[in-house]
Amino acid sequence: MASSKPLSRFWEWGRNIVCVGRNYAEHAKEMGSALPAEPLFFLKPSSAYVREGSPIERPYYCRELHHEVELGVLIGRRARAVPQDTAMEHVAGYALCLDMTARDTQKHCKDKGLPWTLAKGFGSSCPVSEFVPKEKIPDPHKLRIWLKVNGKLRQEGDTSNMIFSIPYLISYISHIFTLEEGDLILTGSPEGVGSVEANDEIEAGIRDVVTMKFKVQSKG
Ligand SMILES: CC(=O)CC(=O)C(=O)O
Ligand SMILES: [Mg+2]
Repeated sequence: MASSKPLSRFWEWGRNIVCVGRNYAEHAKEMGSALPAEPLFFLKPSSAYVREGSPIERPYYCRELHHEVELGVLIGRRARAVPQDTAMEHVAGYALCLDMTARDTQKHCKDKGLPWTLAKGFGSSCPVSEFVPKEKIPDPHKLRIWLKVNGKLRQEGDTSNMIFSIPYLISYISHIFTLEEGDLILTGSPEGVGSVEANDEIEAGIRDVVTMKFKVQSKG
């Protein structure tokens, strides 16, 4: 197990952000997407991280900025082609994360067969909560995650509804590229995604574990 010192250093700086898409059937349905036979995933740059106290900035080209609340899994020990049954040994802990998405841009990219980088990888597209050590969460597949905008509940989901479990995701990704200490996996959004506007306040939490708040700002 990694010591907590280098881990907090990586958490502060942020490393690779690996995002899983369509991992909840109801969210795939609301997006009009088919269920994946294997995990679908994409990357955000480490500069997408934003911590509480700093705003979420809407990119200048985006007219429809969406929230997606997701459980984040922080890797504590390098994982290269690991089997499912030992995959959880590579987890240091968890965080609540937002996969902020320029939905109009994503639609354009999907229509044109272009990558999703503009839609998903802009600066401040990955707000994160405090780090939660894994000892505080005995079963990450039994968590209620929720999100409110200006006090109104928009998303509430249960991690038991993930299509691909956390060990499956770690094993699958680690057979494609090595997961390093400090990498973060966003495990996909439950249903209820929707738009936010400048000056909106997003509050989100993992029930009984952690909450976080962010303000939305317009960049352009
Ligand atoms: C449709 C999406 O944007 C995929 C995604 O990010 C998800 O969480 O699902
Ligand atoms: Mg997402």
